[in-house]
Amino acid sequence: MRVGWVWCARRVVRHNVKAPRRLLSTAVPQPDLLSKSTRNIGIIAHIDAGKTTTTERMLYYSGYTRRIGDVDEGSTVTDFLPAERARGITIQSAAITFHWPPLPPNTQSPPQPPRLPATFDTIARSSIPHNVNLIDTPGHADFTFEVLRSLRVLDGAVCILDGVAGVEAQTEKVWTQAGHYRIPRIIFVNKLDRVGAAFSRTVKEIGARLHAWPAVCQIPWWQGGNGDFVGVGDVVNLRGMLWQAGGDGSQIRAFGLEELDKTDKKFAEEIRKARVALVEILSEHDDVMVEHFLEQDEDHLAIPGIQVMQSLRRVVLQAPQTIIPVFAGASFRNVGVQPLLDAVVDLLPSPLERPDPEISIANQSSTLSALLSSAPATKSVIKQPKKAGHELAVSEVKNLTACALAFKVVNDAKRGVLVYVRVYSGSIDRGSTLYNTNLAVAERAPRLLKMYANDAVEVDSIGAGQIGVITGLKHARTGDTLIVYRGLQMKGTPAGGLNTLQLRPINVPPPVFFTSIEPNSLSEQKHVQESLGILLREDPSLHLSVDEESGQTHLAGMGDLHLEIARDRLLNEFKAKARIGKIEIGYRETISTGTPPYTYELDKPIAGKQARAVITASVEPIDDSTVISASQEEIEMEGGAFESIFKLPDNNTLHISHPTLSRRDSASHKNSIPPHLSLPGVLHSIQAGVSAALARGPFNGFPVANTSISIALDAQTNLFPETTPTAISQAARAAVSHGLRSASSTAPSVLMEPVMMVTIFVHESSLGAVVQDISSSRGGQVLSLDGADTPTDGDDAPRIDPNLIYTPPDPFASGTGGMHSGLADSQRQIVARVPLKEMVGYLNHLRALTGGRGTFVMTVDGFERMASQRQKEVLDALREF
Ligand SMILES: Nc1nc2c(ncn2[C@@H]2O[C@H](COP(=O)(O)OP(=O)(O)OP(=O)(O)O)[C@@H](O)[C@H]2O)c(=O)[nH]1
Repeated sequence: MRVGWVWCARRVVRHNVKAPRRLLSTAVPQPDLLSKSTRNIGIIAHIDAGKTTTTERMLYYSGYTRRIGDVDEGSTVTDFLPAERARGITIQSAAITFHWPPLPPNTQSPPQPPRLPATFDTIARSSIPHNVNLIDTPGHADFTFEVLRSLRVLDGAVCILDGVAGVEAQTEKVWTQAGHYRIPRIIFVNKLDRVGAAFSRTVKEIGARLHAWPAVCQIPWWQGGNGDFVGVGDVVNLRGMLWQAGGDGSQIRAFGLEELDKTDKKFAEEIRKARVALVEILSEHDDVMVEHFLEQDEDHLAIPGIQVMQSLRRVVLQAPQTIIPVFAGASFRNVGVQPLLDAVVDLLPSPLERPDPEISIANQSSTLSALLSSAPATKSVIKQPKKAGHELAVSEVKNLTACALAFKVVNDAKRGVLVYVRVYSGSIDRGSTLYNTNLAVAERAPRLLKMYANDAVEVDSIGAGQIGVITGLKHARTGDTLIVYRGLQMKGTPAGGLNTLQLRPINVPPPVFFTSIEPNSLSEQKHVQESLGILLREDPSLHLSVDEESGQTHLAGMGDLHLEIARDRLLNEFKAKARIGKIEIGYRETISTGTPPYTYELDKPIAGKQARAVITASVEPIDDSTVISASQEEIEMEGGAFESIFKLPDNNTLHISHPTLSRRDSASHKNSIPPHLSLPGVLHSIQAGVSAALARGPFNGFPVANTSISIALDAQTNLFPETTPTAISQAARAAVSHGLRSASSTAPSVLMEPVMMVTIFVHESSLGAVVQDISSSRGGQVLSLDGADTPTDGDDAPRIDPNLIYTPPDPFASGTGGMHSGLADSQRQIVARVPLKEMVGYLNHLRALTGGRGTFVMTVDGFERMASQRQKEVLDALREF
């Protein structure tokens, strides 16, 4: 008997539905209804696990595309940058909206939010069309920052594993990061069609390396038990699902267990075994499942599928998440994607089910709801002596009508700069004035769009819980918080501390590679600068500095591939005509002695006008442990004097004492500061000048690190009617550069090199060779040598014995899923600190040492002073170019 699969039939016809524009709503949505039926999800994984391939199938089955894009042919929808298509990898995460299950073909445009039942006790969520906002994230380690940025706006994630490679290093890293954001996750084991695919081994690795209990919801269906991969066993609904071979994946046949008993008894038995294991693991973490189990006289198979699905949903939403539902498939062969989409809707949370977003406001941390309900449960994040009050004027909160995070900026050839936002409260309407709390500027939102990869539809508003795009913004950058404040004028500032409101701020890691960029001619300079400006708005992990002496612009980034892509885009996409240097390691230099205060007096024409400013500065080395938590803070010193402290990159700090001027009381500045200047403006100019001086140290021209700069600002004697912001900056730069030079000539400066925290995964048999290579040839320091089952991401991660995890047999692996089969037991993890210089090109070397099996991930652990012999070697090598 052929068992029909109701939704399958709908999906089969879905790809005939016309263009996605019809799917879009321009009606004002009912926020709660829309939020309930929305899923903001991301796809995370190791490079090449099949994220883009899976996404393409999702778009196809949801009716968004008429043909399936192919990564290898460069015809995918989501990897739409030329650099991405050329390399077959995802660089920028693309945000796309689609509906799942698809809207019926005759849906009138615009569709209304669906009528949702009061409970889902009798029907599955996936039987009602949902609005899925999908964020595709990059897998390469150089783009980790991009992943982090995406994670902040996700409500749930699908983690794709390569069924041959198993759990890979980058998966583990992104998994842990997603865990820090408490993002509920499900797993899709992909590529099960490939020779060497091992579902069982991969499931055991999930337990051992991702420190969560895998709940096997599907088992692979190998034809005849050990032939081709043809479908899956659905453990929740107790059926086999067979995909038509060679088709587009829309033809699926479902077989009940009784029918399977006749045709493939072993497979039917394995589905039963898997169901027992699933109910057992759920019962351990969900009391309601225990009740169902008892109601059904302890018959694991008698529990209805819908109750199993609901139990899975409850455990997925538990924080921390200790149970991970696991699904199976081969996207490239079009097998398994539709049930995965059902799982996204059935198991992952809506925006309304997520924890309240974290915010910081006036240097205090809180949550958005706490702020909106005017009862901020704040806790101080800064431990300073007597802090000038930034008390939040709660009464102003009622004027806050929307709060959103710009999580991605993209320069689109046709539509200009697109700013992707996630709205957290209220709604952004077309024409709203947005206040950017990171840049302290207001700008209007002229157009709002919903994105369908490289297709877009205009909408009137973007409501809470939704993801959308604003075009026409001139300033907003990736990571900026945008608020709508009732009554705000374009030149105004929101009152009551709201101008400091920031959603989930993240730290940008220090760049460790750099390259020089020089326009081919003077006439090219403007275009090169503008193009770099866009790159920086898109990607805050790129840094730009100008070397005043050589006139060269330096572009710094997180890795060599990161800079290589930036370079390609500059030359090919923006058509910038510039010479781009070699990609080099970004060393730092630091002073080893302090200097007394030095006064620089600037008195010369600037841009044809006489300008004057006086700055007194001293410099002093600081050690790594001196960390200031605030990026900018004003402190009231003993005796009522004021000091502003700025935390600058590379562990530098700037202290500006301005004894008589408080930033809170600008009215009293009238008599001390020339009327065309303001204290915030003067402080900003000093900071800009100091940063320019620190960008190029006196020793070898590298940026200066671990240095404290002190400046005494006496408004009466330092500022004049002819003082301009540029004059202040130039004077500050000259005073600090002098200080650095004199410190460096008194006691020699020292070079600092980036040191990486490297985690290497190898088979036990290669452990010795890899450890020997790291500690002897590369000068690394091995910190730990653990078995793979030792949790690395905190004490609350459970230690899981792979022997207790249920897995179906792997037909091609020895031991076929037995307790000690596969890689999980013999994987070893090496954690070491290694200078970045020694890690350049390491992957190839590791592959050679491990027969191609070893993988590694690394993050910057800090900059370390170099011993004199090593410093000499590095400097000699640098001079050779
Ligand atoms: N045999 C087989 N190959 C697959 C499958 N899924 C993906 N691939 C191939 O694996 C390679 C990588 O796939 P992608 O979809 O680009 O992987 P990705 O995870 O998006 O990679 P990045 O964007 O670089 O992070 C491509 O050559 C795909 O054709 C599968 O199910 N079976």
